Amino acid sequence: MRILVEDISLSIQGKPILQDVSLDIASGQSLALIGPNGSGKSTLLRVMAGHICADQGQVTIGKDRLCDLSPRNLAQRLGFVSQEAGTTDAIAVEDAVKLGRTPWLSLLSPFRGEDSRIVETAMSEMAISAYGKKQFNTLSGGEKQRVHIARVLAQTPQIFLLDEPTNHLDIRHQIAIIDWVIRQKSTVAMAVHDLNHAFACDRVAVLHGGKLVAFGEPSEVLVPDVIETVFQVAVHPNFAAQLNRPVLAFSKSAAAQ
Ligand SMILES: Nc1ncnc2c1ncn2[C@@H]1O[C@H](COP(=O)(O)OP(=O)(O)OP(=O)(O)O)[C@@H](O)[C@H]1O
Repeated sequence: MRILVEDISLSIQGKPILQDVSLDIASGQSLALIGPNGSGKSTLLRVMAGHICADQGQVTIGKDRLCDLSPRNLAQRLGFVSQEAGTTDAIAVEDAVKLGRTPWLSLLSPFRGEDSRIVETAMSEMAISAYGKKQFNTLSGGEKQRVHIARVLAQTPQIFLLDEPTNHLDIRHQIAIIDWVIRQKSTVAMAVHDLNHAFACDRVAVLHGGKLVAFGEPSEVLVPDVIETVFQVAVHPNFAAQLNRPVLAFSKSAAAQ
């Protein structure tokens, strides 16, 4: 499902946070959203998820404007893993993942075998099947992160919005998430800090001071000129034959020394 972001602007307490941001993510494409701390990545994802309203502009999901969709309808189409996702409630892991099915359930359509199968698949995909009976609040940060992603997988949306999904994860699980993004047939937009992970996506968008300063294929955007200007570091690309793409290393910018 396509997600179209048109001319989004948002100020908070008089401070511009997003300024005229437009993005077009085709159905089935993946987008990496990168930018320095405070550049507006989480805010943009929250606007795209309908969690906060922009002052100007609109977001269209498929053929419908976000603001025309009911919360239930929106949750059937779009799943969001936010950075602050969390609960201190005593809840078993499998029950937390089952919550992902909520938008599809009703009195006439209770939790069925098919829902159980979807929940099991989501837990298996995030390698948390062994923790099903454990209490969520006893898990490590990385395990909790995988439960949040499994809950959104169980939601079976056509659009996934993920705010730093590799946060807290060890390198094996980071690679597993990136591999999952590559295999997705759904549309994915994810904020990432590891610029090497951004190479896995079809498109990369760069936010700087709330403005979109670059948008295109990874090979066009993840280049020293762009990254050095935006992040104020020196970039050293090395071609990794095994990955068939550059791997970026970084050092302090000469200008900052
Ligand atoms: N509720 C709020 N009230 C005031 N300022 C806010 C609020 N939410 C976000 N901001 C400000 O908006 C700017 C963008 O924040 P945002 O969290 O979107 O950035 P980010 O690119 O996701 O940052 P990070 O990489 O550190 O996660 C920051 O300056 C932040 O302080």
